[in-house]
Amino acid sequence: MPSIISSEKQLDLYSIKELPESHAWRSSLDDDGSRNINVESIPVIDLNDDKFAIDRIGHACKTWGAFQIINHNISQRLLNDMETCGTRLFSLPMQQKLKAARSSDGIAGYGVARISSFFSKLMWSEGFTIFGSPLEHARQLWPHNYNKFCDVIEQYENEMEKLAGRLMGLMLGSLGITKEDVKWAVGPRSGCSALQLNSYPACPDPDRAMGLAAHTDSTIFTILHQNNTSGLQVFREGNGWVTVPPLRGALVINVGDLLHILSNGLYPSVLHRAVVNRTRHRLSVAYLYGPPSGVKISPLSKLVDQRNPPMYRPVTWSEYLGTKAKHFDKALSSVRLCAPRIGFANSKDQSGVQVG
Ligand SMILES: C=C1C[C@]23C[C@@]1(O)CC[C@H]2[C@@]12CCC[C@@](C)(C(=O)O1)[C@H]2[C@@H]3C(=O)O
Ligand SMILES: O=C(O)CCC(=O)C(=O)O
Ligand SMILES: [Fe+2]
Repeated sequence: MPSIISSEKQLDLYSIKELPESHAWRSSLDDDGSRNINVESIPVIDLNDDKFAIDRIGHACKTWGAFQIINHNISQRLLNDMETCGTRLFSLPMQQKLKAARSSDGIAGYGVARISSFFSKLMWSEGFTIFGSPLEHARQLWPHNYNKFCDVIEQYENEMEKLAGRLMGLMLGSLGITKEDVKWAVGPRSGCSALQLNSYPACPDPDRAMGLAAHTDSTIFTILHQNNTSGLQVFREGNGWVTVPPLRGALVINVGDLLHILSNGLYPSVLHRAVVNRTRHRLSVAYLYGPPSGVKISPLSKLVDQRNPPMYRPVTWSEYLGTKAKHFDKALSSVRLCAPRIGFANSKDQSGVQVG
């Protein structure tokens, strides 16, 4: 299988003692304001009480585009098992990981972030994407011992699928929409999904490096588990980059571009990034929740009228992923039909994306 990773691009970040120029994003004198730790952070929402949660979720989606959830029914044991799988995978020797490298035309496998091609500097991270069965890649990674990995992935995906269905219901509820208004969102296997494992090794010069550059997710929403090391930051107009503190057992929900489209811009997708750390290895696992293949996503008809015309044209998830791969931060505006509403700023189009 051809690899898109040249040995020059995929350095073994664990063994590097000094930040190479290829990974230096800014001079150590630059300050982007992200060390301002006194600002409020994204809301933490308790899912124990649906009625209470709906309003809070609606408010969080409008104002932050992100929130953390607690009491979500995903066991701490499964979160730990998933973390162990990630650690096992990324601790393999580079030559072994490259056996499961993402192919040039593929989605799944080991590699640098897909958005790397839009930047002149390389990111201080490595990733592994699971789309469909992980069996083939797991066999390449652990020829004699791949079952445990596949079992945990299967359990994690099943639990995440249930949680995503529930969250989708709550998010639609907060927009005044019932699941029955969105036929594909009802019932088991109501969406399609991918799993992204991200690894951020400890970095000798974290202030000049970038773990994962600023982006929005091409999903309806993303459910993110981070280990106990901070690094995720969301961008908020007026506050700048705000760190999302890891809370044991909590999961982070990020609004993606497809919910932005479905909600006709009422729930804007959140610009986020990951920064790195001098002493600690960071791991995150993103459940990327999207619609079933073939389903066209467009602004929900109940949210559209003469005063609020549809702002986006219909797209399937795979069409949108193709658009994102080509236009990156301009993807959302490339499917836009009309100018944003007055007072509605799409910060993603100016993006704040930092090119090295
Ligand atoms: C379904 C997908 C979303 C994603 C591209 C992908 O095909 C699989 C990896 C996803 C990911 C994870 C890290 C950040 C991101 C921008 C990237 O480079 O790969 C996202 C992509 C996305 O949301 O557009
Ligand atoms: O590692 C993180 O916290 C962010 C990961 C992320 O944004 C992604 O996988 O899309
Ligand atoms: Fe993301």
